[in-house]
Amino acid sequence: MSSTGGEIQASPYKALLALFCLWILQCVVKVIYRLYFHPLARFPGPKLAAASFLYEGYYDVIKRGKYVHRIEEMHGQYGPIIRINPQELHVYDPTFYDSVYSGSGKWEKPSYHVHSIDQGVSAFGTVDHDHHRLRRGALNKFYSKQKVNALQHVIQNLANKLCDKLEPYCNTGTPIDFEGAFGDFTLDAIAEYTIDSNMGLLERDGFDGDLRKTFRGLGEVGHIAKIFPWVMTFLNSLPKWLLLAANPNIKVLLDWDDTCLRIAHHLLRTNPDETKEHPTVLREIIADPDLGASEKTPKRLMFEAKTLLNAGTGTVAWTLTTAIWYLTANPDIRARLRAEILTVMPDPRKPVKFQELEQLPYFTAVLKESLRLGYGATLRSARAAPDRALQYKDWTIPPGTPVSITISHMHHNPDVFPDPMRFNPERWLGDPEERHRLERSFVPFSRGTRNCLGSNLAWCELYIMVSQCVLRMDLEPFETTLEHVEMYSDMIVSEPKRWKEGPRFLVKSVINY
Ligand code: HEM
Repeated sequence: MSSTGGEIQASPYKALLALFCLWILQCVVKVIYRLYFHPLARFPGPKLAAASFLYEGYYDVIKRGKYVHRIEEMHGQYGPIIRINPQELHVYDPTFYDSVYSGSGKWEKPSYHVHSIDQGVSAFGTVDHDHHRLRRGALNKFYSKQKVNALQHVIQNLANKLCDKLEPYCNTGTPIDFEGAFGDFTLDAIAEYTIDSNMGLLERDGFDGDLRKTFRGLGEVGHIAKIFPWVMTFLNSLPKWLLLAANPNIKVLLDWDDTCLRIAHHLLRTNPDETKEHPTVLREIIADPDLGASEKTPKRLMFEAKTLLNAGTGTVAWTLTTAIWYLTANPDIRARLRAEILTVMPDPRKPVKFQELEQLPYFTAVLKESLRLGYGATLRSARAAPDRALQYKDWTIPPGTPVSITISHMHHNPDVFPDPMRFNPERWLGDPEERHRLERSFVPFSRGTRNCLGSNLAWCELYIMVSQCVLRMDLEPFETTLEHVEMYSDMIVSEPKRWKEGPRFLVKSVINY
């Protein structure tokens, strides 16, 4: 009797054990295939990286965003082209950048890259080349230089508002979290510009670093989801209250969902003529004859808007914070910049158009150094040519293989940028041939079909905000060092070693005109 009961009880365990053994066998077969029979098997690199995504996961999840540094070490060991995970090749060679991040031919993004950040509904998250071109086409018009020029008063008003809010802190000894302050400015700007909705962050009291935590939190989830793609689907299926209980820092993002969805529903119900005076990117999409009905659902509009808010906030805020750190740490650079800006804008209360500011060579050089060492986005983003092989030196890269070149590797390359970690605007003031040589390796906005949509807007925000800060006040770092600014980890955005405290500054004096 008891032995029969034992057999009955043992059978589910046996079934589980059999399933487990099958799973192990399947893993072993997969690893053997990846190491010896996969089209990338002949490419150099550590066997562990070729065998499993867990290798990348160890550096990015356990060691927090350090694969970017490990990849650089691996290049030192294995050469300029290496296999960095079972599916992807990485190249350390600036001369190959334009062959991968190119504007001609079809280019796709690997799904494990985009789905770690996006559900594949926005232009940014679209894997397929043709589908991306369609979605991107509807957005391009809105972020053209012409459009940014026409709407720059929006940016100017918000930059003034931020400086007006900062001035009363003069000589109070209150340290200000500038990444938080610039995050309020950039989010208000992108929201007003993109969805014509006033987030009103600059109107609330104080400045806090919520957005810093939010974006770094996104980086954490993104790294996990790259290794375990089901994590994103699982998280998206959870109710909002549970997500908030697990991570209160993402409240901002969840609020964006609600706001963007509400605006999408409203615009879909509104007569287009009513919004003519206040064009928004969602209205452009709704009115675009090339996009079918499935591209204009409230959910897709919400995702597109949310991605734009996401992409346009932390990137610019961090570049501005980087600029302010290097300017306060180098008073000579700041003094020279201030003198140059005063030649075209003697009174910051009477701002000039940013087209005049971008003609200033030293100002442009300062911003280029801020972008070179701030990156805006540090994520490694691969491209795959679905329909043709690529050739790198003697290596033929099979069609459909994701290939990446990391922006920070390009910007730190000592052959192009000697003493690369030094903030040195002078390097951009050489003869045209030298400048051209540097430009070729300067890729903060990436290049090609999937380059940054918002680069014109970003430049406009950088010129306007930095000119206002430099002309209107003297700032001093507060318990802030290079360790609060310099890239230490890749959390999709740059993360310094001491990121939790954030770079803080005191307003030492307000300059009157
Ligand atoms: C300093 C500021 C910024 C930097 C350094 C930056 C950098 C980048 C980079 C490197 C990419 C390529 C990402 C990839 O390869 O997957 C990108 C894409 C993108 N950026 Fe920016 N960005 C900045 C500001 C903005 C702003 C203000 C917007 C607002 C519209 C924006 C919107 C986007 C979008 C929508 C994409 C995806 C484009 C596509 O896949 O077609 N960015 N950005």
